[in-house]
Amino acid sequence: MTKGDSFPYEFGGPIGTALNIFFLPILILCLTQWSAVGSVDLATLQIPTNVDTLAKCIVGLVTWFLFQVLLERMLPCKLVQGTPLQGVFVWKSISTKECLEYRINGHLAFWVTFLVLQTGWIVKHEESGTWQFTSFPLSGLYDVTAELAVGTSILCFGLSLYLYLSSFIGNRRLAVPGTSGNVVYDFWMGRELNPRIGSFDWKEFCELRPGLMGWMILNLAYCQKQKEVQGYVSMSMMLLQCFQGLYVWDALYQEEAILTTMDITTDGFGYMLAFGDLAWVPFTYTLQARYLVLHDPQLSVTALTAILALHIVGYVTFRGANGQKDIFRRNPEDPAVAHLTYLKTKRGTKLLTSGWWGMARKINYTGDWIMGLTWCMVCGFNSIVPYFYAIYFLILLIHRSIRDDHACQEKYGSDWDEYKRKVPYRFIPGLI
Ligand SMILES: NC(=O)C1=CN([C@@H]2O[C@H](COP(=O)(O)OP(=O)(O)OC[C@H]3O[C@@H](n4cnc5c(N)ncnc54)[C@H](OP(=O)(O)O)[C@@H]3O)[C@@H](O)[C@H]2O)C=CC1
Ligand SMILES: CC(C)=CCC[C@@H](C)[C@H]1CC=C2C3=C(CC[C@@]21C)[C@@]1(C)CC[C@H](O)C(C)(C)[C@@H]1CC3
Repeated sequence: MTKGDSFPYEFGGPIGTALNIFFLPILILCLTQWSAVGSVDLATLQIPTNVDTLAKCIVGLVTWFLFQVLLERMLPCKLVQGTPLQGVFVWKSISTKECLEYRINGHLAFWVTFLVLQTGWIVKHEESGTWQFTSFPLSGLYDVTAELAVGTSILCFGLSLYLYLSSFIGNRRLAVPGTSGNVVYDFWMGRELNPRIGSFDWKEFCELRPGLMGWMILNLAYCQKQKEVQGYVSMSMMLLQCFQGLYVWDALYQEEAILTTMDITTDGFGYMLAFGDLAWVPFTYTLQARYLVLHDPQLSVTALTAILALHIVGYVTFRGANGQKDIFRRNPEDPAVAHLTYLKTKRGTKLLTSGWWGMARKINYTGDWIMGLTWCMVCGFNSIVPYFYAIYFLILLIHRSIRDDHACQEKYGSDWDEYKRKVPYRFIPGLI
């Protein structure tokens, strides 16, 4: 951007982002209630008013967050360099090719969390008077989901405020999209690129741990609840647990791959990502499991097999494409990618033009969306509510692909035009 150009606002600019900040928490509240009843009904919307329950939920949420921080700090880790940083400094508008170091132990944290959930806590058995391990009564989370969602939204607002204000202290590296000068817009986009306390990286931590694992825990809670209410766990619920469990596990197993995503390299850490990671993901990505607690679509084995097959297509595409880029960017001579063709850009980086990335420029998004669609399909076709994810995710991915296309056009100039000539399709080879 040159002096005199107006700021390239996204998300509807200051007004659009103000509306998002206000309405997204309300939308979460609506969705948690609609998914329980299985229909869209504004009239029955209830705002949690029990302050005592809300306070207990906030204490529980903070404990959960701190438990994940403890795991991140204490568990053995691999130290990995991120990509060369973009962004600008507060006091000098130059960007150096510095890289940050990340503590990679998310996969271990995942299994430790799972083990702790299974083992539970030690409680005194009332009749025998002995101390025994008792697993956590997760199903209770079903009844307080609305309070948890409100509590999380309050905490996210507080965290974003802290991140916004602290970005003015000292010589911080700012994310270009969050430096418009408009308070509301920058609060949403995030001013600082990689806010840290010592080696603790807020953005990388929040993107992968409390929210993603919180999603898994809410899913397990809803599964337990279904067993209590219906007396059995439905085939749809089992398949959904496997699909989404795999997605969460995959993200943590491939933790290093997150370092090359737009969120880490380009966007600041503000309300959009703090709320997105910590509130939006656990409370809206669990809508299908919440719906299934009281609704069993009783899909036939043929239908479930077809959904499973479609899910495999989605997963292979998503993992194949993301993995191929990750390996190639780390070591282009790796035997797994050495045969692939690429375009060498004037910037020095290489863009793959064959393999998964030769089929379509955002084939990884296509695979991800197909998976998301199968999560909705296991809920049958009686209600639109579980399909919220497929609709929202389609909008998010189209918008995200446009943002990334603009960013790459800026970064690569004529090389990007050449790349687009070589790989003309965006999502579906031969079609769009
Ligand atoms: N479940 C969810 O809610 C969400 C999931 N996702 C998923 O996250 C994953 C990562 O997404 P995201 O970070 O948006 O995008 P990408 O992983 O597609 O990363 C985009 C960047 O990759 C580089 N790149 C683009 N084309 C090529 C190429 N041909 N060869 C090599 N490098 C290339 C460019 O960066 P450069 O060249 O500068 O390195 C570009 O900016 C996706 O699978 C997406 O589906 C994303 C959002 C939400
Ligand atoms: C409505 C709103 C505030 C949206 C904000 C968007 C965020 C919810 C998403 C932006 C990018 C994300 C990614 C994942 C989760 C959703 C958010 C935070 C991700 C961690 C999911 C797991 C994947 O394997 C992933 C690691 C590739 C992915 C990265 C991007």
